[in-house]
Amino acid sequence: MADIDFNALAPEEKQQLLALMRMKKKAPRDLDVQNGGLLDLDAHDGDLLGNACGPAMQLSPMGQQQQGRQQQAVAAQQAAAAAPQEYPEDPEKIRVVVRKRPINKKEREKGEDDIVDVNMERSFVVVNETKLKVDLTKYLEKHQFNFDESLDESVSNEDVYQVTIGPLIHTLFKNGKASCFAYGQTGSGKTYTMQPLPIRAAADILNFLAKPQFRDIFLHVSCFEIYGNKTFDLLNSRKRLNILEDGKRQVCVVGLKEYNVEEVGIVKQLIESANQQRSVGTTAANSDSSRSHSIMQFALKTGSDKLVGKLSFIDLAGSERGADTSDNNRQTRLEGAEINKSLLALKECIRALDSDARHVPFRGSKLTAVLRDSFLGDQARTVMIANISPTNVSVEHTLNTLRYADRVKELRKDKAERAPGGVTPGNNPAYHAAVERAHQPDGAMAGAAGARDRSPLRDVKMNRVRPPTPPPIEQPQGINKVNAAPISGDLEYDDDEEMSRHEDLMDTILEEEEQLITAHRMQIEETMDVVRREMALLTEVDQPGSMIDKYVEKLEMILNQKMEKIVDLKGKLGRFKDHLKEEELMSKTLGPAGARKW
Ligand SMILES: Nc1ncnc2c1ncn2[C@@H]1O[C@H](COP(=O)(O)OP(=O)(O)OP(=O)(O)O)[C@@H](O)[C@H]1O
Repeated sequence: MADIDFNALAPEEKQQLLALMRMKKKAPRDLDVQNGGLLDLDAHDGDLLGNACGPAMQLSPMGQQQQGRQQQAVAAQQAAAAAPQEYPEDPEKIRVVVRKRPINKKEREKGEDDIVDVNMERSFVVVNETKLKVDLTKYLEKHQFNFDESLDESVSNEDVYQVTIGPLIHTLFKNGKASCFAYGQTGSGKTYTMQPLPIRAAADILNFLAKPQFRDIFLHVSCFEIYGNKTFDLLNSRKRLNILEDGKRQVCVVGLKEYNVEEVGIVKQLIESANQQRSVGTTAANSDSSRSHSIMQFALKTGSDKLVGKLSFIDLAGSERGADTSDNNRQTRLEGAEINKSLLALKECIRALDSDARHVPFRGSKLTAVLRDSFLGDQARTVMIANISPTNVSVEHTLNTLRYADRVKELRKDKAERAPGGVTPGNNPAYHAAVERAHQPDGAMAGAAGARDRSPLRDVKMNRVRPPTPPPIEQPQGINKVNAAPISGDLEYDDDEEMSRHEDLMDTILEEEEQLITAHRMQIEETMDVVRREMALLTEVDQPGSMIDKYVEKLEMILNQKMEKIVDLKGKLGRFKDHLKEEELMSKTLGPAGARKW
């Protein structure tokens, strides 16, 4: 059988091929939508493909498959139908999946070690952290975390789709709102994981839309970015967008451009052009790291523009970026504060999905405000993909990510917790005993439950100030922590109050910045109106027989009005400047030691 050039295939054909390979349970691990590659198919493969696809997809050598769109759609439908997709009817409200990326060549060359073990079958992750005792001898501390799915480095993007978005597609057709977040430190694989998902989801959605009962439903795609506290349209030349709340407290992203999409290939193109527009900031730590949240939204709408369902893909800013609040550059500090705030608010909003929380902090950040409707209602579903790097160098961030993800699901009411050691829940006393044991070793869980909530960053940083703890006796090789949430209640802060004042000040500054810019914009609009009135006044006064008293009276009114506006804007500017100065001083007194505890 021939070699097939995967890259030369149309997107639908790629999906079709992957679906068929999966059906054969022979999915090539290293082949996915993003990477492409050459696929070697044997005669038996050809038979299978031929049987499943019918005449619409005949395998031909490299890139000669140019069927009509209709034929491709038919073939894609058949292929998707043939693929094993036994999704639950009512998928869980919150699903937390962890994905470890493979160690790369550079890391190997630098002698870094892979310290993360993933047990996919029993869905837990163990991080092997090397620590130092007081006498400077090394010991190993193992941290175990259980999730809904734990995926190791061999897992393909298609597999990720099957355990994350795949099960949610049909809920979209029942007024469902689903959102999928990629969380993790810079370079942990968020974008690698997130980008193929919309392409794959579009293939499934378009298959649904091809059915007669969904003929009146259309797929609309939009993409925007939240950078600092500003929002930009990534599919409309980075146009600045305003986020407004209407009378019904519905948050709208005003002016966001939407594309009506009928082909999977178009989604791919949209992703590519959004990528080009996406802002990347530079920090001392990483020169090309993303410091913005990017959100791609699929809206299913009827011909009369009624929303049927919504699916959002959110590639979050690097989670460690919140630590930029200790950076030397003020702008970087402010952006860091906004990232921190949004990640905290996000965690709370997701947790509220499954609890009876009365107050959901949507307004806590721009990110959660724009996603508000995706968190509301019985049909709201959320998937959090926690991406982790494998090496010892990233251990703090990896633990940080796993703790964050752990807390996202911690409060779930229906938590069908998998017991450590693979014991299943239910009436099994061994399960309860195991959970009990898991929560006991060092009081970590108890401490976390009552702890004041903090930024994920701070959890990691806080661990740094802990004095080295000797290893537990008789536990050098065993797992000594299970879902070990950070110890919070037992840490001593000498300047905790100051940290919290700094946090509040950052919040105030972010709000004031927004108010100042809005007020400035409004003032310009009003000034233009005033200029028009002044021009009219001048024209009037130039007329023969004009009344100079009237002119003087009107001019005085206009000038007073102008002055009032300027004084008001200057007041806002003054307060903002004062707060910036105050923050600058505070950040210096906190210094690196203070910042470490953030
Ligand atoms: N599962 C994986 N398999 C193979 N390569 C991967 C995997 N995950 C990530 N990578 C590679 O690791 C690198 C970093 O991944 P990626 O850019 O997705 O990280 P990120 O978390 O999005 O970082 P940033 O926050 O800077 O955007 C990339 O070169 C990517 O191709």
